[in-house]
Amino acid sequence: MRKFFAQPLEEKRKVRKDEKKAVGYYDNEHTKNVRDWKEVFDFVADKRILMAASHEPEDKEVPETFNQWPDYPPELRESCEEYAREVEKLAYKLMELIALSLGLPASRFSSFFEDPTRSVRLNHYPPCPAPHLALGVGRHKDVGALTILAQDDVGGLEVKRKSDGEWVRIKPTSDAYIINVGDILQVWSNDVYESVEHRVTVNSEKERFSIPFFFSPPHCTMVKPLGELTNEQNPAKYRAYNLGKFLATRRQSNFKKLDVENIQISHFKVQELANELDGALSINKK
Ligand SMILES: O=C(O)CCC(=O)C(=O)O
Ligand SMILES: [Fe+2]
Repeated sequence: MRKFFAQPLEEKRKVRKDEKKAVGYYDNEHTKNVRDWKEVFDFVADKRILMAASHEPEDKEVPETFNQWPDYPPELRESCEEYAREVEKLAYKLMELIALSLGLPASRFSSFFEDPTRSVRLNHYPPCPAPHLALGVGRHKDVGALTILAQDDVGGLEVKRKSDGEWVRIKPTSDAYIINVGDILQVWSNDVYESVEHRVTVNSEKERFSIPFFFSPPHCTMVKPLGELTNEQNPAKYRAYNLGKFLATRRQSNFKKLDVENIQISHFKVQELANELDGALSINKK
């Protein structure tokens, strides 16, 4: 990983990802329309990548793309593939434990993960001359079900504490992973689990590396609260949404700066809809 990122930009750009090629090298990502101080290399643990071509509901096209492996270092592909195979086992185990913690059978989530989306990102955050003016990754929540994150000993990841909105530093612990709950698990569990907001700060001296493994159901999944966790007293807090279309909408903002906030699961919250409707009705009444 270090060897790959240490190469000149022209070399890395030979495996560049763009609006057609879903994975590869990328050094111009935006989080919430602000450019991140990082470069990344993305790959998936599958032979092919299926992604909705666009966010348009009528567009049923799901083109295939493939991993792009660099020539150098030659061992990168093998190491990445082996890493993904091993971490995946942990992801399945964690989903079983989460199901049990919700009072459900351990296998409750297995049908969602028969053909999962497993994508891995190699993150490189170079030292930044003005660390107070930039973020390695702007504040965001992960969109998948679970993220299993490996980080080196430099530090920089911060999580937003809900009680007071303060950013709390996650100290690196050697040989330990950080597990992030993602948006999908928040919706499935009807808010029992909450997707955590996080960001990455940078520093002026040390570069930092991290490797998140993102675990999600396939793109065609309709994400909605599990029936067993909702009833009349505790109704579903979200409307169902199509994962592929959600991600395609989000992806638009990765490549360009948009004027609008990008799509969030809160847009599917039933309560928000009710509030919006209330607002609209009261405006009409005036
Ligand atoms: O580098 C990190 O610690 C976290 C990166 C991250 O949040 C992401 O890539 O989604
Ligand atoms: Fe993240």
